[in-house]
Amino acid sequence: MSVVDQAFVTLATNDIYCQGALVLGQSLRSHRLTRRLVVLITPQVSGPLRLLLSKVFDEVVEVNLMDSEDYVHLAFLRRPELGVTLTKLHCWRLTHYSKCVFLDADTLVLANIDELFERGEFSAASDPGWPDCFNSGVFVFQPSLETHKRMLQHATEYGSFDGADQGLLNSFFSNWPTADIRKHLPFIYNLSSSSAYTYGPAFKQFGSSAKVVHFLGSTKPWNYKYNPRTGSVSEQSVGLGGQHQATFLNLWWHTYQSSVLPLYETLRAVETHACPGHAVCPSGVAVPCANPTPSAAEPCATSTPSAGVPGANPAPEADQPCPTRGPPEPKVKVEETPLVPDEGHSEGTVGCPETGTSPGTTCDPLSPPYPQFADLTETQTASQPENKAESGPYEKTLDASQERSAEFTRDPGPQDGLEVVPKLFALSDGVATAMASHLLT
Ligand SMILES: O=c1ccn([C@@H]2O[C@H](COP(=O)(O)OP(=O)(O)O[C@H]3O[C@H](CO)[C@@H](O)[C@H](O)[C@H]3O)[C@@H](O)[C@H]2O)c(=O)[nH]1
Ligand SMILES: [Mn+2]
Repeated sequence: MSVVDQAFVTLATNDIYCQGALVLGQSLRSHRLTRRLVVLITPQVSGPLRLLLSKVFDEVVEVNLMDSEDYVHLAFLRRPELGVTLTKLHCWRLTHYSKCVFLDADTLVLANIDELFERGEFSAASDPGWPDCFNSGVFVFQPSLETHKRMLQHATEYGSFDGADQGLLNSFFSNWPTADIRKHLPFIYNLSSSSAYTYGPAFKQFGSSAKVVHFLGSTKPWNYKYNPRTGSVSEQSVGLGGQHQATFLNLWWHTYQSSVLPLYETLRAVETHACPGHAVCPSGVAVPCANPTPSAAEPCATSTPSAGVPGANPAPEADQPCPTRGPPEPKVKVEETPLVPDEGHSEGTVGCPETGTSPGTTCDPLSPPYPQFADLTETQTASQPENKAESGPYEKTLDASQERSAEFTRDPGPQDGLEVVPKLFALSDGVATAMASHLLT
């Protein structure tokens, strides 16, 4: 039974967190998904990642904090790290859904969790660090523009005691600790992956019932080294987390390897088909620029794999034009209120209004080149993951004429949990390549 007015929602503001969102999406799909899948993204997310997201998520919704007049008045926007967490609040604008469950992109679903939709707003589990506060990585909410507006007002007046969304939401829903026990989700719906270490006996007793594991904290699954041959993250990198944490990390990586990497392969196949023998299809990347609709004359120097990055196909010359053929971009929505799909668009994916030529025509140096998986193919499963492509050709949901928002803004500085990201990018200029580099050979 499919419920179309309810959704699971996540957020990814950059290509790294997209890897987490893809794993989360596939983990939801593999446990009898009955609700819609929505991912909120910001303009920083690259074209290829949007395409991949559109294969897993029913809706890829672009939100842009800087586009809204409401936000420019928020005093705390001067604190860049809060931009990301404000983005999470956009989920209240998904008013075409009557109820949603938000899940952080660093969560992994281990079982069907449809019963969460029986809970009311605002339901969440205790934060393991301070149980009188809830953790904002998993919560049940009811989209409402009114609530969204009140939240922003609250933010303007009181700020956030932790400088992020969790502090803000806890002070907004301040009666959560005492008002209604039914709004306290059991810990099994937001099991901190490190709790196994901090309270071993409880984990032993209840851990097998866990339904959602949350890799909260500064080190995310994609920061670990994983060996596809042994199917485990390296013991060294797990460190104090112990065996239970390693089990969850292995599961995350297994999902990544079996259900996300093959999506890259299908993308490569599409690209090859789209430009047979085309010299400027570097390893299959045809949409590497920050601007998704570059003109043929625009240089694309930084958008192609850099020299020295190994690739199956040769990288084009630096001054070659961006390829004009290739997979179109997924349609995304950019206007601010409310986040309702346009009529007449293909199922599940909302349309993007024509906004004219974006001034952001420079190529994004962080745009991933096509991932290099030459050394991984042995370990990948041959079967394709269950994904949205099965319900129809995904080209239907894409629109080559899609333009980005005129205001092209970079993500705020790295969050604590992203400290290693610059290092990843230093290894190569592609996220997937960076991910591949975490696979031990
Ligand atoms: O650069 C970023 C950072 C975060 N996110 C999204 O925001 C979520 C929260 O960030 P995360 O790194 O997962 O934070 P946690 O380590 O889980 O830390 C805690 O504190 C955060 C800030 O209050 C809350 O958002 C989390 O739910 C809470 O678990 C992520 O999962 C993503 O969905 C991005 O898309 N890009
Ligand atoms: Mn999290």
